[in-house]
Amino acid sequence: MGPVPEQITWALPKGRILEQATPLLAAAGVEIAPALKSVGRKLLFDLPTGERVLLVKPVDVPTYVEHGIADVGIAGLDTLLEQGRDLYEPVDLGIGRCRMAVAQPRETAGGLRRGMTLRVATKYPRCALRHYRAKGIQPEIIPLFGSVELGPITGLADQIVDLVESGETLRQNALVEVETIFEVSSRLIVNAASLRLKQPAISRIIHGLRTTVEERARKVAASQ
Ligand SMILES: Nc1ncnc2c1ncn2[C@@H]1O[C@H](COP(=O)(O)OP(=O)(O)OP(=O)(O)O)[C@@H](O)[C@H]1O
Ligand SMILES: O=P(O)(O)OC[C@H]1O[C@H](OP(=O)(O)OP(=O)(O)O)[C@H](O)[C@@H]1O
Repeated sequence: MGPVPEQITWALPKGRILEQATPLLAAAGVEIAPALKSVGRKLLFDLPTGERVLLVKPVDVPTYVEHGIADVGIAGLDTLLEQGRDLYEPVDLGIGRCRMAVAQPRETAGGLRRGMTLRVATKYPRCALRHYRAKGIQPEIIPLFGSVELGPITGLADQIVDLVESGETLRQNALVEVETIFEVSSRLIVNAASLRLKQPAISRIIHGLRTTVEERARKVAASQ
């Protein structure tokens, strides 16, 4: 009998991260572009090289990996810090770069309502609470699922805690960034049991992606 096959299942985030991850994965030997082209609305498919791919909402990637449905996945540090799951994060992929920041309306940048509870709209209640509590502030968190920038414009909230990349969304909605909380990039995440049980295959993935990311960083440094 030959060796037991080690099929690797990936949980990949649909959307902007997948676009940036596709060339990175290809350079590390996981070619998903042809399969993606013909996938249509299918959410699960096998690659010719044997790996299985699950396409999920970015926020759901850690769930699939923590439960061992997927062995490996790609998730933003924002999502990982918000969810606080039991996962390995062996490679910073350097994609999906943005920052978690506090912002508020331009006209209140000088000061907020004194003596009132600070109202904070966010998709990241845990990250936001940690940030304010560390400063001794106990805010009212108003959870939203998107278009968070509308919060202060409409009077729903005084501040927001959200991702900022170019700053364009803030600018177009008359908000200013008042504090950066942490820098965000996407990480390779690995299920704890898979790391032991499928060690050779997972090591190859980690090594392949590390090498690719390091090469990219060297090229960027050389071109500057
Ligand atoms: N403007 C941005 N620039 C760079 N990276 C971003 C930006 N916004 C989000 N990200 C990163 O991409 C990940 C996924 O964000 P995205 O907005 O695509 O997800 P989403 O809003 O949950 O998607 P959808 O609701 O459309 O399924 C985030 O967790 C974050 O790490
Ligand atoms: O600084 P910028 O380059 O403008 O990028 C920041 C915006 O990108 C993300 O929103 P997304 O496009 O994912 O929409 P969402 O609000 O529905 O999550 C984020 O929530 C900000 O709104």
